[in-house]
Amino acid sequence: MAETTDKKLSGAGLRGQSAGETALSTVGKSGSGLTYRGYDVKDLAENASFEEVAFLILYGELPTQLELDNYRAKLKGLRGLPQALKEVLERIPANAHPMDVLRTGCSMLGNLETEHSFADQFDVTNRMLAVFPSIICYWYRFSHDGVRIETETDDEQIGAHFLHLLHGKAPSALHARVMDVSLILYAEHEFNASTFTARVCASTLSDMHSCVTGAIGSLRGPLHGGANEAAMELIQDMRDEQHARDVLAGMLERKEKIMGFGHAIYRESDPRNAIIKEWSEKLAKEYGDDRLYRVSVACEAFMWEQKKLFCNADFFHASAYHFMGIPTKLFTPIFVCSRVSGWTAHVMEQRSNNRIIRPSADYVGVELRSVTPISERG
Ligand SMILES: CC(=O)SCCNC(=O)CCNC(=O)[C@H](O)C(C)(C)COP(=O)(O)OP(=O)(O)OC[C@H]1O[C@@H](n2cnc3c(N)ncnc32)[C@H](O)[C@@H]1OP(=O)(O)O
Ligand SMILES: O=C([O-])CC(=O)C(=O)O
Repeated sequence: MAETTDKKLSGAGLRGQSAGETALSTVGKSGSGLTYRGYDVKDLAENASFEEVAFLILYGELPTQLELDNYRAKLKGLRGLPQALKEVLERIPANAHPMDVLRTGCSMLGNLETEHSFADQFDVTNRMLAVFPSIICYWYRFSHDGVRIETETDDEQIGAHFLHLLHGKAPSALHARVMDVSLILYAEHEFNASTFTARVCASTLSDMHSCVTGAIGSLRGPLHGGANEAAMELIQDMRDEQHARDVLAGMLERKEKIMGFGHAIYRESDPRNAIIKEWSEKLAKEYGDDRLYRVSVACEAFMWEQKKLFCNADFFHASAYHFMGIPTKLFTPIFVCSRVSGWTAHVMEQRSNNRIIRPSADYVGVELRSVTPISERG
C-alpha cells in the first residue's frame, strides 16, 4: 500500500499542509491509499467503468444499472459540437499543442453555453465530460488529416468513443478496456495542482468553464499531467534495457528530472502504476513489439535502485497509449477527458462550503522606501 512518511514540512509548494477538506478522495492515506469516495481505485479499475466512476465522483454513490444506462445515454447525447466551436477549432494550426486546443475549446464552450447559475453545474459538467473527446479529436483530425469528423458515435463508453473518433473505426475490446481503466485511474486525486487551481478559481464564485480552463493550464506542465508525454519522449529512443540504464544514468549525473517518476504525496509507490503497467504489458504482447515495455521496466528498476524513485501514474501510460496508436501529443488531453470529473466535483464541493482561498505570503522584498522623482533616477 502506498503511504506517506513524515516528510519534512516546509512552506515551499505548500507541501504537507492541509489546504481544506474533501470527501472526494484519499491520496496516500495510511490504511486506505487512493480511494474515490471510499472505494479503492484498484477495486474500481477491476469492477467498474469510467462512467460509473464519474457518476460516483459527481453524485456520491455508484449508479444502479438503470442510472448507469440513463447516464450513458445522456452523455452520448451531448457529444455534438456547436458550429461556432468547430469554426474556432478549424482555425487552430496543426502545430498547436492539443492542451492549448482543449483550453481554448473549453473557454469557447463557456462563451456559447455559459453557466449562468450554479443550478446549472451538473449540466455544464456532463456536457464537458461528453464533449472534450469531440473537441480534441475534431481539431486533430481536421488539422492533421483535413477531415471534418462526425463526433457523435454509438460507443457506449467515453474511452472507446475517443479511440473511435481518433482512428475512424471502433476500437478492439482490449483497447476499449484499457482506455476505460486509464480514465478511471486519472479521474480524481485530491488537492493536486490542477484541482487546486480549479478550487481557487471556484472560491471566487467564478463559473465552471473558468475553473476547468485554469485547471487545464495547470495540468499541461511536465511536472504534472504533461509527464506522460515527457515520459514517452524519454523512452521512445531507448534501444534496449542497457541503453535505458545508460540514458538514465547520464540524466541523473546531470541532475535532470526524470519525468514519470516521483510524487508530491506518495513516498514508495503510486497505486495506479501497477494497474496501468499490467495493461501495458498485455498491450505490448498484442502489439508484437515489446521494446517500449521492456525499457520501461528497466527504467523502473534502475530508478528505484539508484534513487528510490518510483513510477507515478504517468510513466506506464506512455507505452500503453503508444501501443494503442495514440499520438504522443494527445496523451495529456486524455488525462483532461478523465480528470474533468474530479475537477468539477471539487468545484461543486468548494461551492457548497465556500470561503475565498487567499493565503498569506512571507514578504522578502525591500523595505519601505519613497519614490525618487524620475529626473533624479538612474
Ligand atoms: C499525475 C501526476 O501529476 S504525477 C506527477 C507527474 N510529474 C512527473 O513525473 C515529473 C517528475 N517528478 C517530479 O518532478 C517530482 O517528483 C514531483 C513534481 C512529482 C514532486 O515534486 P516534490 O514533491 O518536490 O518531490 P520530492 O520532494 O519528493 O523530491 C525529493 C527529491 O527527489 C528529487 N526528485 C523527485 N522526483 C524526481 C525525478 N522525477 N527525477 C529526478 N529527481 C527527482 C527532487 O529533485 C528532490 O531532490 P532534492 O531534495 O535534491 O531537491
Ligand atoms: O496528486 C498529485 O500531485 C499529482 C497526481 O498524481 C495527480 O493529479 O493525479
